[in-house]
Amino acid sequence: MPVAPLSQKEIEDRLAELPGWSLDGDRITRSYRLGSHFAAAAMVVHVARVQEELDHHSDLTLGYRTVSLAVHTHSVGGAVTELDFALARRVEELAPVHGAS
Ligand SMILES: C[C@H](O)[C@H](O)[C@H]1CNC2=NC(N)=NC(=O)C2=N1
Repeated sequence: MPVAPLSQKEIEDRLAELPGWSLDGDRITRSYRLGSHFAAAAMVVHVARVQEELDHHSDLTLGYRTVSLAVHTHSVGGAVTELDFALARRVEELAPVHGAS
């Protein structure tokens, strides 16, 4: 998979397909709300498993009933790349399993 930094336009085009995700500085981010703290913790474990599978890792924050992600690509100096969007899409797929919105 390519790891070139994406242009602003490329980032905006991809964000348009990912409701809830936005660009915050040099990272793409999203926060999810869940029904309980335990449900949020379970989602964190699920995301961590996917991150290990992809070998791509967000800053992943567990709140009381929230899970927040911020991701960029260290190996290209912290720019946003296709790898960040691949992770975001995988998280979007698993979020409904946890009742996250
Ligand atoms: C050696 C390993 O492939 C790298 O350290 C991976 C691990 N996870 C990573 N995660 C993120 N977000 N960016 C990276 O550049 C990155 N690199």
